Formats: sequence, C-alpha cells, structure tokens
Amino acid sequence: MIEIKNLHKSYHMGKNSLHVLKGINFSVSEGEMVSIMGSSGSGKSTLLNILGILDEADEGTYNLDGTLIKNLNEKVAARYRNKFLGFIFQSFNLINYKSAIENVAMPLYYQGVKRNIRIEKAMHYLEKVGLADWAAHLPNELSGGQKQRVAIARALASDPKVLLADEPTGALDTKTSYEVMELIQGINDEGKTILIVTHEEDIAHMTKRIVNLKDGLIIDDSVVNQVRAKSEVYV
Ligand SMILES: Nc1ncnc2c1ncn2[C@@H]1O[C@H](COP(=O)(O)OP(=O)(O)OP(=O)(O)O)[C@@H](O)[C@H]1O
Repeated sequence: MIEIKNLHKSYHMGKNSLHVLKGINFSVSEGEMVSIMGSSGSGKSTLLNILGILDEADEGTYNLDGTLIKNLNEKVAARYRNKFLGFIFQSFNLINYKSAIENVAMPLYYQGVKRNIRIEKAMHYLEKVGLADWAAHLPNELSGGQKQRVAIARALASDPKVLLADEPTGALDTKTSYEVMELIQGINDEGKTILIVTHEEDIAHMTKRIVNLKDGLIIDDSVVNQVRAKSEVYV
C-alpha cells in the first residue's frame, strides 16, 4: 500500500539547512496498523506530511497504492489526498460553525457527492463511531473524545485507502485515549490501513507494528507481539 525508498528531506533557513530525513525506507501492506514513534524533532511530522502528500521529499520515491507520488501540482495533490487518504489530527480540526454531520459530510462535498447521499453516508459513519444522536450538535457542544470520533468519521467518509493520524490521542485524557484507540483498532480490524504518529508508548502498543525514528533514520521496526486492548491498558 505504501512503499518509500531512500527518502531525504532538508529544510533551508537562510544559509543554514537542516537534514531532517536521512534515507528512510519502509513499506506498509494493506490492512496494517503501524505507529511511528521517536523523540521530538526526530522527523515524524515531516515524514507524515510527505506520506500525506502535504509536502514532498528532496530525494527518494514514494509509492501509494501503486501510484508514484512525485512532482504533483497542488490540484493533483489535493485530488490524490482526497482519493487515497483520510487524516486525523491531535486538535481534531473540525469546522466550528458546522454540525457534526456536516463536518463528516465535508470530504464527500469535495468529491462532488450529492447532498442527500452525503448526509446518508455521513450518518452511517457517525453511527459507526457511536455518535448518531449527536449529529446536529456543533463541535463546541462535544467532549474531546466525541470531537475526535467525529473527526474519525470524517476521515472514513471518503473511504480512503489509508488513515494517517498525527497524535490522535494527544489532546485526550488517558481513558478517552484508550477508547479512541479501541475505535481505531476496530476500523483496522475491518481492513483499513492505518498509520499513527504518537509519543506515547502505551498507545503505540495498541498498534501491530512500531517504527522508531531517531535523528531522521529508522532505528527500529518491530512487530508488536501482544497488541494491547483497551481493557488491558485501562482498568
Ligand atoms: N517547515 C520547517 N522549516 C524548518 N524547519 C523545520 C520545519 N518543519 C520542521 N522543522 C524542523 O525539522 C526537525 C524535525 O521536525 P518534525 O516536526 O518532523 O519532528 P517531530 O519528530 O514530528 O517532532 P515533534 O514530536 O516535536 O512534533 C525539527 O528540528 C524541526 O524544528
């Protein structure tokens, strides 16, 4: 599903440049659930931005579902993002003046789906995340965990090939974090490929594989032998 080879990325500020990704190689098969860990500044967000077609590497190749992602203009990049990817963010990134169901329906609007179908599909995904009764509520009427569930429903609405989650539990308390991870585990059980950037070891152990970055290189890439369930991490 994802194949990256020898990825390099530097940032340039005046005369100084910072070599952030120094030759990253890894593949993710369809249906995997992988976390990307690493200390602050190790290059996790830079890598996720490249995987999310929000930025491009200086060197190396990125194949997403058999498509080479390279030299795309913004219009094509946006089309590919919409077609291939669903995003989940730490701070939810919901539109505050739109109801939960309208937020979930948003990606479908950009795909040109008709309004009645949009609403029907959005309701389906809200039901999936357990929020059917909250469809008409605005984000500021929802708890953090509920907001993230709406964001997850929105990420699923366009039926993307891959879900990319950047610290999805970073703004949530421990119990809610595990509940949200349990929901994401369920989505993966249904076959969705999922990548999660996280600082938190216990969250990473709720995924099936952990890729560890240090100073722009992968220093470890291991299968999680005993993937933890919510009930095992939160008593
Ligand atoms: N747009 C940019 N311009 C210049 N430097 C940048 C830019 N984005 C990131 N950096 C630098 O690149 C390095 C890697 O940043 P990145 O955000 O990828 O790390 P991270 O592992 O995600 O860190 P964190 O866990 O703190 O979010 C850092 O030193 C950061 O300051």
